[in-house]
Amino acid sequence: MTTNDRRVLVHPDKEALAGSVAARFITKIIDILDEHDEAHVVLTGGGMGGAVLTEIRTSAASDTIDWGRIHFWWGDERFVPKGDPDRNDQQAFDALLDHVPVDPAKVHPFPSSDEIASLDEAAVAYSDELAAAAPEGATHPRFDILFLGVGPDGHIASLFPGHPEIRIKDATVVPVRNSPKPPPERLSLTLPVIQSADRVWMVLAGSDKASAIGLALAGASVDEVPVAGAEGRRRTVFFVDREAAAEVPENLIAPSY
Ligand SMILES: O=C1O[C@H](COP(=O)(O)O)[C@@H](O)[C@H](O)[C@H]1O
Repeated sequence: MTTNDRRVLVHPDKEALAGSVAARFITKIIDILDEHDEAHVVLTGGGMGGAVLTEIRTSAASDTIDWGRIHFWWGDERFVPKGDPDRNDQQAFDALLDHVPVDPAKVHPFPSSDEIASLDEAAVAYSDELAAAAPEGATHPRFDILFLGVGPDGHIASLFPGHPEIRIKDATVVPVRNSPKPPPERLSLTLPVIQSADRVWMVLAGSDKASAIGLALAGASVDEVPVAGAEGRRRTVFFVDREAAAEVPENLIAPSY
Protein backbone atom coordinates (compact mmCIF):
# COMPACT_ATOMS: atom_id res chain seq x y z
CA MET A 1 0.00 0.00 0.00
CA THR A 2 1.11 3.60 0.22
CA THR A 3 1.74 6.14 2.93
CA ASN A 4 2.01 9.71 1.63
CA ASP A 5 2.81 7.96 -1.64
CA ARG A 6 5.55 5.99 0.10
CA ARG A 7 5.38 2.30 -0.77
CA VAL A 8 6.86 -0.45 1.37
CA LEU A 9 7.73 -3.64 -0.50
CA VAL A 10 8.80 -6.52 1.71
CA HIS A 11 10.97 -9.40 0.51
CA PRO A 12 11.78 -12.66 2.28
CA ASP A 13 15.51 -12.05 2.66
CA LYS A 14 18.49 -9.99 1.45
CA GLU A 15 19.10 -12.12 -1.64
CA ALA A 16 15.48 -11.88 -2.81
CA LEU A 17 15.54 -8.15 -2.06
CA ALA A 18 18.67 -7.48 -4.13
CA GLY A 19 17.36 -9.57 -7.02
CA SER A 20 13.98 -7.87 -7.02
CA VAL A 21 15.42 -4.35 -6.94
CA ALA A 22 17.86 -5.23 -9.73
CA ALA A 23 15.01 -6.57 -11.90
CA ARG A 24 12.92 -3.45 -11.27
CA PHE A 25 15.87 -1.22 -12.09
CA ILE A 26 16.46 -2.96 -15.42
CA THR A 27 12.79 -2.72 -16.40
CA LYS A 28 12.44 0.89 -15.33
CA ILE A 29 15.67 2.16 -16.89
CA ILE A 30 14.72 0.59 -20.22
CA ASP A 31 11.35 2.40 -20.02
CA ILE A 32 13.08 5.68 -19.13
CA LEU A 33 15.52 5.35 -22.03
CA ASP A 34 12.57 4.72 -24.35
CA GLU A 35 11.24 8.14 -23.38
CA HIS A 36 14.43 10.17 -22.96
CA ASP A 37 17.78 10.39 -24.75
CA GLU A 38 19.63 10.00 -21.48
CA ALA A 39 18.92 8.92 -17.92
CA HIS A 40 20.43 10.14 -14.65
CA VAL A 41 20.84 7.62 -11.84
CA VAL A 42 22.18 8.32 -8.36
CA LEU A 43 23.97 5.44 -6.64
CA THR A 44 24.40 4.73 -2.95
CA GLY A 45 27.00 3.01 -0.84
CA GLY A 46 26.20 0.52 1.88
CA GLY A 47 25.73 -3.21 1.96
CA MET A 48 22.53 -3.40 -0.08
CA GLY A 49 23.71 -0.75 -2.55
CA GLY A 50 26.55 -3.03 -3.63
CA ALA A 51 24.39 -6.17 -3.59
CA VAL A 52 21.86 -4.60 -5.97
CA LEU A 53 24.59 -3.54 -8.41
CA THR A 54 26.06 -7.05 -8.39
CA GLU A 55 22.62 -8.49 -9.18
CA ILE A 56 22.20 -6.02 -12.05
CA ARG A 57 25.57 -7.07 -13.48
CA THR A 58 24.85 -10.78 -13.24
CA SER A 59 21.32 -10.53 -14.66
CA ALA A 60 20.94 -11.93 -18.16
CA ALA A 61 18.87 -8.84 -18.97
CA SER A 62 21.79 -6.50 -18.23
CA ASP A 63 22.82 -6.69 -21.90
CA THR A 64 19.51 -5.12 -22.94
CA ILE A 65 20.43 -1.80 -21.28
CA ASP A 66 22.00 0.93 -23.40
CA TRP A 67 24.57 1.72 -20.71
CA GLY A 68 26.24 4.52 -22.66
CA ARG A 69 23.12 6.70 -22.30
CA ILE A 70 23.06 6.62 -18.49
CA HIS A 71 24.73 9.22 -16.27
CA PHE A 72 25.83 7.84 -12.91
CA TRP A 73 26.09 10.11 -9.88
CA TRP A 74 26.51 9.37 -6.17
CA GLY A 75 24.37 10.50 -3.25
CA ASP A 76 27.37 10.71 -0.96
CA GLU A 77 31.01 9.83 -0.75
CA ARG A 78 33.72 9.32 1.81
CA PHE A 79 36.54 11.89 1.35
CA VAL A 80 39.42 9.42 1.09
CA PRO A 81 41.86 8.66 -1.76
CA LYS A 82 40.72 7.34 -5.12
CA GLY A 83 40.52 3.55 -5.12
CA ASP A 84 40.17 3.32 -1.34
CA PRO A 85 37.81 0.42 -0.56
CA ASP A 86 35.92 2.79 1.75
CA ARG A 87 34.77 4.82 -1.24
CA ASN A 88 31.22 4.26 -2.44
CA ASP A 89 32.30 4.77 -6.05
CA GLN A 90 34.92 1.99 -5.79
CA GLN A 91 32.22 -0.40 -4.61
CA ALA A 92 30.09 0.55 -7.63
CA PHE A 93 33.00 0.17 -10.06
CA ASP A 94 33.81 -3.27 -8.64
CA ALA A 95 30.21 -4.46 -8.58
CA LEU A 96 28.97 -3.04 -11.89
CA LEU A 97 30.49 -0.06 -13.65
CA ASP A 98 33.81 -1.70 -14.56
CA HIS A 99 31.89 -4.54 -16.22
CA VAL A 100 29.38 -2.79 -18.47
CA PRO A 101 29.92 -0.40 -21.41
CA VAL A 102 29.27 2.90 -19.64
CA ASP A 103 30.39 6.18 -21.21
CA PRO A 104 33.21 7.36 -18.88
CA ALA A 105 32.18 10.97 -19.54
CA LYS A 106 28.82 10.16 -17.96
CA VAL A 107 30.22 8.66 -14.77
CA HIS A 108 30.45 11.38 -12.12
CA PRO A 109 32.30 10.32 -8.95
CA PHE A 110 32.86 12.85 -6.19
CA PRO A 111 36.43 14.21 -6.06
CA SER A 112 38.79 12.15 -3.92
CA SER A 113 41.09 13.47 -1.20
CA ASP A 114 44.20 12.86 -3.32
CA GLU A 115 43.00 14.89 -6.30
CA ILE A 116 41.68 18.08 -4.70
CA ALA A 117 43.07 20.28 -1.95
CA SER A 118 40.19 20.36 0.52
CA LEU A 119 36.78 19.03 1.42
CA ASP A 120 35.20 22.44 0.79
CA GLU A 121 36.71 22.64 -2.69
CA ALA A 122 35.47 19.12 -3.40
CA ALA A 123 31.91 20.14 -2.51
CA VAL A 124 32.13 23.15 -4.83
CA ALA A 125 33.60 21.02 -7.63
CA TYR A 126 30.75 18.50 -7.43
CA SER A 127 28.15 21.30 -7.32
CA ASP A 128 29.74 22.68 -10.48
CA GLU A 129 29.65 19.27 -12.15
CA LEU A 130 25.97 18.90 -11.30
CA ALA A 131 25.25 22.38 -12.64
CA ALA A 132 27.10 21.65 -15.88
CA ALA A 133 24.77 18.70 -16.53
CA ALA A 134 21.62 20.57 -15.48
CA PRO A 135 18.86 21.82 -17.76
CA GLU A 136 18.82 25.58 -18.26
CA GLY A 137 17.95 27.40 -15.06
CA ALA A 138 18.43 24.34 -12.83
CA THR A 139 21.22 23.54 -10.39
CA HIS A 140 21.38 19.82 -11.13
CA PRO A 141 20.02 17.22 -13.53
CA ARG A 142 16.59 15.64 -13.33
CA PHE A 143 17.38 12.41 -11.50
CA ASP A 144 15.30 9.51 -12.78
CA ILE A 145 16.18 7.05 -10.02
CA LEU A 146 17.97 7.94 -6.80
CA PHE A 147 19.05 5.00 -4.66
CA LEU A 148 19.53 5.42 -0.93
CA GLY A 149 20.80 3.13 1.76
CA VAL A 150 19.61 3.86 5.29
CA GLY A 151 21.79 3.63 8.37
CA PRO A 152 20.55 2.09 11.63
CA ASP A 153 20.46 5.67 12.99
CA GLY A 154 18.20 6.74 10.10
CA HIS A 155 20.88 8.55 8.12
CA ILE A 156 20.59 8.80 4.35
CA ALA A 157 23.49 9.66 2.04
CA SER A 158 25.81 11.41 4.56
CA LEU A 159 23.02 13.37 6.26
CA PHE A 160 23.13 12.28 9.89
CA PRO A 161 20.58 12.80 12.68
CA GLY A 162 21.08 16.01 14.62
CA HIS A 163 23.87 17.21 12.34
CA PRO A 164 23.52 20.59 10.61
CA GLU A 165 23.83 19.29 7.04
CA ILE A 166 20.35 17.76 7.11
CA ARG A 167 18.90 21.29 7.39
CA ILE A 168 20.87 22.87 4.53
CA LYS A 169 18.57 24.01 1.74
CA ASP A 170 20.62 26.52 -0.22
CA ALA A 171 23.25 24.18 -1.68
CA THR A 172 23.28 21.04 -3.77
CA VAL A 173 26.34 19.49 -2.12
CA VAL A 174 27.62 19.79 1.44
CA PRO A 175 30.96 18.98 3.03
CA VAL A 176 30.41 16.79 6.09
CA ARG A 177 32.83 16.82 9.01
CA ASN A 178 32.64 14.78 12.19
CA SER A 179 30.52 12.05 10.63
CA PRO A 180 29.47 9.73 13.46
CA LYS A 181 30.17 6.83 11.11
CA PRO A 182 33.77 6.65 9.88
CA PRO A 183 35.44 8.06 7.93
CA PRO A 184 34.73 11.49 9.44
CA GLU A 185 35.06 13.58 6.27
CA ARG A 186 32.42 13.08 3.62
CA LEU A 187 30.47 14.80 0.85
CA SER A 188 26.73 14.56 0.43
CA LEU A 189 23.86 15.74 -1.72
CA THR A 190 21.46 17.86 0.31
CA LEU A 191 17.89 16.89 1.18
CA PRO A 192 16.25 19.23 -1.39
CA VAL A 193 18.30 17.60 -4.14
CA ILE A 194 17.28 14.14 -2.94
CA GLN A 195 13.64 15.27 -2.86
CA SER A 196 13.86 16.59 -6.41
CA ALA A 197 14.48 13.11 -7.85
CA ASP A 198 11.63 11.52 -9.79
CA ARG A 199 12.00 8.24 -7.93
CA VAL A 200 13.65 7.67 -4.56
CA TRP A 201 14.34 3.99 -3.99
CA MET A 202 15.53 3.05 -0.52
CA VAL A 203 17.01 -0.39 -0.11
CA LEU A 204 17.50 -1.71 3.41
CA ALA A 205 17.87 -5.06 5.06
CA GLY A 206 18.44 -6.41 8.54
CA SER A 207 16.93 -6.02 11.99
CA ASP A 208 19.19 -3.07 12.82
CA LYS A 209 17.26 -0.97 10.24
CA ALA A 210 13.79 -1.78 11.61
CA SER A 211 13.55 1.09 14.04
CA ALA A 212 14.71 3.70 11.46
CA ILE A 213 12.05 2.78 8.91
CA GLY A 214 9.40 2.34 11.62
CA LEU A 215 10.07 5.82 12.99
CA ALA A 216 10.22 7.38 9.51
CA LEU A 217 6.80 5.99 8.58
CA ALA A 218 5.38 6.99 11.96
CA GLY A 219 6.16 10.64 11.25
CA ALA A 220 9.44 11.21 13.09
CA SER A 221 11.16 14.54 12.51
CA VAL A 222 13.64 14.75 9.67
CA ASP A 223 16.21 16.26 12.02
CA GLU A 224 16.04 13.21 14.29
CA VAL A 225 15.49 10.57 11.60
CA PRO A 226 16.71 11.91 8.22
CA VAL A 227 15.12 9.06 6.25
CA ALA A 228 11.74 10.52 7.26
CA GLY A 229 12.44 13.26 4.70
CA ALA A 230 13.40 10.97 1.82
CA GLU A 231 10.71 11.35 -0.82
CA GLY A 232 10.78 11.47 -4.56
CA ARG A 233 8.59 13.70 -6.73
CA ARG A 234 6.85 10.79 -8.46
CA ARG A 235 7.54 7.70 -6.40
CA THR A 236 9.07 6.79 -3.06
CA VAL A 237 9.69 3.13 -2.35
CA PHE A 238 11.16 1.35 0.63
CA PHE A 239 12.49 -1.98 -0.64
CA VAL A 240 13.06 -4.00 2.54
CA ASP A 241 13.56 -7.52 3.80
CA ARG A 242 11.37 -9.05 6.50
CA GLU A 243 13.76 -8.16 9.30
CA ALA A 244 13.88 -4.48 8.35
CA ALA A 245 10.07 -4.46 8.05
CA ALA A 246 9.54 -5.62 11.63
CA GLU A 247 8.29 -2.20 12.84
CA VAL A 248 6.33 -1.21 9.73
CA PRO A 249 2.59 -1.23 10.46
CA GLU A 250 0.93 -4.18 8.69
CA ASN A 251 -1.52 -1.93 6.83
CA LEU A 252 1.34 -0.07 5.12
CA ILE A 253 2.93 -3.16 3.64
CA ALA A 254 2.11 -3.88 0.00
CA PRO A 255 0.59 -7.35 -0.31
CA SER A 256 2.90 -8.55 -3.07
CA TYR A 257 5.82 -7.38 -5.15
O1 LIG B 1 27.92 5.47 5.25
C1 LIG B 1 27.02 5.14 4.52
O2 LIG B 1 26.01 4.36 5.02
C2 LIG B 1 24.78 4.22 4.37
C3 LIG B 1 24.12 2.89 4.81
O3 LIG B 1 25.05 1.82 4.82
P1 LIG B 1 24.66 0.37 5.32
O4 LIG B 1 25.90 -0.46 5.11
O5 LIG B 1 24.25 0.45 6.76
O6 LIG B 1 23.54 -0.12 4.45
C4 LIG B 1 24.92 4.35 2.88
O7 LIG B 1 23.68 4.46 2.32
C5 LIG B 1 25.72 5.59 2.52
O8 LIG B 1 25.79 5.77 1.10
C6 LIG B 1 27.07 5.44 3.08
O9 LIG B 1 28.00 6.41 2.75
